[in-house]
Amino acid sequence: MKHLDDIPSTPGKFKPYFHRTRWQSSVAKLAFWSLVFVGLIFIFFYRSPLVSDDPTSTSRRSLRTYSWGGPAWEKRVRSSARLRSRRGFSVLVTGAAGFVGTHVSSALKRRGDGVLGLDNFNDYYDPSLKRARQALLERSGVFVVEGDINDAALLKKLFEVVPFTHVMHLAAQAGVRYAMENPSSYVHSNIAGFVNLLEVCKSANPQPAIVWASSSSVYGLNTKVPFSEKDRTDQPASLYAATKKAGEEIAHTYNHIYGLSLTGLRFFTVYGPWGRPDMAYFFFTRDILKGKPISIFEGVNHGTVARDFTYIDDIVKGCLGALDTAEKSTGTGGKKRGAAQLRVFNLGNTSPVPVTDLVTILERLLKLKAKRNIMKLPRNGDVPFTHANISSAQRELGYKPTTDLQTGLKKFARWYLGYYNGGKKAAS
Ligand SMILES: O=C(O)[C@H]1O[C@H](OP(=O)(O)OP(=O)(O)OC[C@H]2O[C@@H](n3ccc(=O)[nH]c3=O)[C@H](O)[C@@H]2O)[C@H](O)[C@@H](O)[C@@H]1O
Repeated sequence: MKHLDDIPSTPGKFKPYFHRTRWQSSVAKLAFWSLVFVGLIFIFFYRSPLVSDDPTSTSRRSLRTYSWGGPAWEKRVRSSARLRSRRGFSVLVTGAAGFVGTHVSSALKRRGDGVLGLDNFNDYYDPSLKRARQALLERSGVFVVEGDINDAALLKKLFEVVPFTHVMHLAAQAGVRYAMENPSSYVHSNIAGFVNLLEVCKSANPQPAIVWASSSSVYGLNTKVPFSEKDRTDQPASLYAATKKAGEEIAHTYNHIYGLSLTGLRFFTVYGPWGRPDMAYFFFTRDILKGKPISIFEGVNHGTVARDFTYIDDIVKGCLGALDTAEKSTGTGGKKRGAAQLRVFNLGNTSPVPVTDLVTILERLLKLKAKRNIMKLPRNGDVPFTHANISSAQRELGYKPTTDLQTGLKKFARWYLGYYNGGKKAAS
């Protein structure tokens, strides 16, 4: 019963002598527990939210380090942003590997503008789709820098290398419903990131003119249709909408203090080839092809839920129209020299379509019956309908949408079936 001797006779008191082997075993134990302790600390930090595998983690996104800089990198940046026509622009497109970003970047490049893309390739949805879009852009001569709009050093560097005449700011945390799952990602991209970008733009010499993506969701609980830019936008129904509305107010401030030329575009449910897999038309297509049921929302008293779905090519024309009519910013050295342009436009299709009709069109195109699961519109930020009044964009940007939902979805379905190998390789 030797081991009983090791226990202090009085709690808290230790025997004043050590047996040699006992002392050695204590050192070994100490070393062992120190190792365990250090190991736990390592595991804790390694697995902590800062570097977690949780796809919803914004901290991980913001702390991801991107490699940029160096003469070869600067050469690529300069060459991508070089204009091919004398009257062209040099445009920094943020969110270039995104849905709208890819289409706008290639349209600008096609007409001879210099385009440099920026994207953080986050994993809000399948990053391989973003990589495929990037490959498409690279083939047409657009370099997409991998980085975050919150990275001030990177943005400053880009403006040092290229005196951009315009910024097409499309990088954002999109999606109405996801805002309940990961609210901080909206603040990170749509507010902090936007402010960071504006800070760099205000100090750039020359200051660029900025066109950026707002959203139809700013109309929130507004019931007056069609939605006009003059209508109230102080009742957002989701945090996503609130961050876009905040963006519009932030734009006002930077225009007012620093003379930045700012144009906000309120996009209405943009769809089309290379679209976003988190949007209903996209995952409905995937699920219909897989034979999986889809949830179709309905309003109060079986009311129709409808959207003013707008085809990507029409949106691209609106974006180019906004860039073409954007006046120069008026500040220098971070100081305003005169009044600058501040605009906001609806870019919609002007003909809302019920979601049930969207599904019927998809059924016809895919030659498959959807397993429809009708359910009440959840209280997750969705609004029952959207409908754009576009007279202002028509007048000032020459914006005129020409694609109806049937035609646009046909183009989308053709792309989807081709891209996902006839639907065999389903979108995730
Ligand atoms: O126009 C906009 O401002 C917004 O358009 C879309 O938002 P949303 O119109 O809600 O587009 P979807 O998420 O694709 O939903 C389309 C329609 O399908 C409905 N829906 C959605 C999901 C679902 O499972 N079932 C369903 O019936 C929605 O209620 C909505 O009426 C985008 O996701 C936003 O990023 C964008 O800013």
